[in-house]
Amino acid sequence: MAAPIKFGILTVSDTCFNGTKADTSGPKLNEEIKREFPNSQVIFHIAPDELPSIKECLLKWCDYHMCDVILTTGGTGFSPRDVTPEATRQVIEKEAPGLAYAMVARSLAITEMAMLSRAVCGIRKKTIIANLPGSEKGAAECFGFIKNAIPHAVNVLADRQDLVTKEHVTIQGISLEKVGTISPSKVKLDNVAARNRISPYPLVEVSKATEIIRRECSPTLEIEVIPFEKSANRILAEDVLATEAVPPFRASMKDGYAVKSEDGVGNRIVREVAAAGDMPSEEELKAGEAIRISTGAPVPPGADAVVQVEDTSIVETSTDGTKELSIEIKVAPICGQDIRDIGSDVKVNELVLKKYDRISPAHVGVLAVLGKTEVKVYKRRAVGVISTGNEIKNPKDNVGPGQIRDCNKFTLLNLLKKYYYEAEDCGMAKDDPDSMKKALHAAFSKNDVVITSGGVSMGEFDVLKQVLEQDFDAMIHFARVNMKPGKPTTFATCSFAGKTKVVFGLPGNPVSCGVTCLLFVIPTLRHIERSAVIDFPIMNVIATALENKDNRPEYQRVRVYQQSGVTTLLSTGNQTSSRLNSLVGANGLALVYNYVIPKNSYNNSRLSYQVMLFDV
Ligand SMILES: Nc1nc2c(c(=O)[nH]1)N[C@H]1C(S)=C(S)[C@@H](COP(=O)(O)OP(=O)(O)OC[C@H]3O[C@@H](n4cnc5c(N)ncnc54)[C@H](O)[C@@H]3O)O[C@H]1N2
Ligand code: MOO
Ligand SMILES: [Mg+2]
Repeated sequence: MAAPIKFGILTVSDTCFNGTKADTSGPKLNEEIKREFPNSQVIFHIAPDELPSIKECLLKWCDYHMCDVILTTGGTGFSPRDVTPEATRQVIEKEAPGLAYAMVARSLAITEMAMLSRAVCGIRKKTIIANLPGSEKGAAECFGFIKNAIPHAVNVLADRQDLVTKEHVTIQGISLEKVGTISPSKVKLDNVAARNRISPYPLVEVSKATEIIRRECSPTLEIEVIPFEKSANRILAEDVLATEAVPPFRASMKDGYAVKSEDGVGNRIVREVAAAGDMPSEEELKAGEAIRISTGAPVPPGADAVVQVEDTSIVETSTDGTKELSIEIKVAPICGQDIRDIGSDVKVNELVLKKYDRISPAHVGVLAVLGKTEVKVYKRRAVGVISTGNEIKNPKDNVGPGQIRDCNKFTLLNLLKKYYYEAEDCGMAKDDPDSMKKALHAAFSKNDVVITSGGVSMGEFDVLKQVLEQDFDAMIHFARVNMKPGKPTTFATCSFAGKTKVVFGLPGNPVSCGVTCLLFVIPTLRHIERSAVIDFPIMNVIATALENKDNRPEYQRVRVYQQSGVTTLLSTGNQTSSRLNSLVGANGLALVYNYVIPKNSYNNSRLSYQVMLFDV
């Protein structure tokens, strides 16, 4: 889920509004936006060429929907009803003439008629509004002329200092290292007055954080051979080809009689019995004969159909009445009926299991069918989990005043288990550097990936980063992410006993810890293990607007469900980072951008949300 820009596309046209003409410019702009900014969110509206209607939509999108960019298309020309620039002017607080100029200047190179544009561009609060021409071609061209400036303009308006600095650095051609955006916190606990008051770590977007993690964590190269019956949930390190056909002989699909179809209906002499497990008969079936056969038994040579017992009747029995001598076939058999041909389930040399597949229970069954008793899988990294904090107690111990029970470790261990990773409980660390160092040392001795919770924010006792840098010479790749919950999420690597160790310093708040485990840790373990599927599925769900009063994109816990055949979602309630119950019953994380439900107004807006689906 990349750093997204929220766009509004407002088509202004009487004919599109009253339905006499299809709107093609709005969809075209949407197409262009999705190509240039694949993670963007787009909302749409069609307004008539009426100033109040245009103005109402612009105000709503700026003030309530908090769009980053609104593109209008239409109503910018000389015709008497063209009033989009007038409506825009009544909404904006500052003009942005450079954008309008860029569009006119570059359009003039295409058509002289560009001089007739009266487009207005400007800013209201944190929203950029740009009037584009009404024609599909003109709108797309003009969007193309301004698109490169949009991300920087949005970052400046949103006050994303780190991204703005980065862009300035790029524009000025200075390397980021020289600017020194990351400076480790070297403050000692005995000198609290000298601590950082502003975090020295830049705030990175979730997409950037993911990119950094993927860059730092290489997929494993190590393979091991394990017994097939223990292989469930591991990642296959080989393609598995069938060495034999399934079924290996022509097998009956019914309990009944093997016959020659050309004999049609009528009486048959019952020759012998073919039961499942019997050696295939070598004797050819003759015309007028039938062989009693059971499901799964080899069909004798010469038979080309099986007739189920229900479609037959007894004609003649042995004198004691116990044996069938002849029967009547009552329904004409069709050639091939109820026979599984050799290799009809699996052919020899067929690719049955693919490298990088996660071995499912059915896969294990297929391995058994094929007699593949050992299988190559990718080795897993050992994972350890540590809880930190002076106030944190083991749930089985007495909890004194000011203390709370550890829940993060149990959520983490079980969340990992749910997604097939067994992790080691590496105990607890106190909020002091020595205790943290000891716990990390013990965890690194046995594990490659260490997950901690707590102690990563701005508190004087939040010592994880300091200990990682000073005692383990770790590289902190990021320590603040533009997300809610999970802002202080920290990711570091270090070398320990000649091996690279990966550290996820998750925030202490229980929801922040669970959500960041889902968003960052589990996909990373899958990436390291070379799983073909790394990310959780994401789907778009339209639902009643969710409120997010924070500027950070929020991963709200929701329940996605079907209602009258339509997929929608329901919030799990209070979304505060400490309320672990917001994760209980959730099966999705809906990405919600800053949106405040208007006061004294009925929340009837419906918006489309990107929802990451999971199962806890
Ligand atoms: N000055 C600032 N303060 C805070 C900021 C900030 O940017 N500036 N960020 C806030 C955010 S956002 C979060 S999230 C938390 C993260 O804090 P830490 O990772 O440092 O975690 P702690 O301070 O140790 O604990 C936070 C909270 O969670 C409880 N906790 C911790 N571990 C567990 C556990 N294993 N089981 C249950 N509960 C746990 C702890 O008692 C605290 O209540 O920082 C904000 N502060
Ligand atoms: O980001 Mo914190 O994780 O809001 O609670
Ligand atoms: Mg803290």
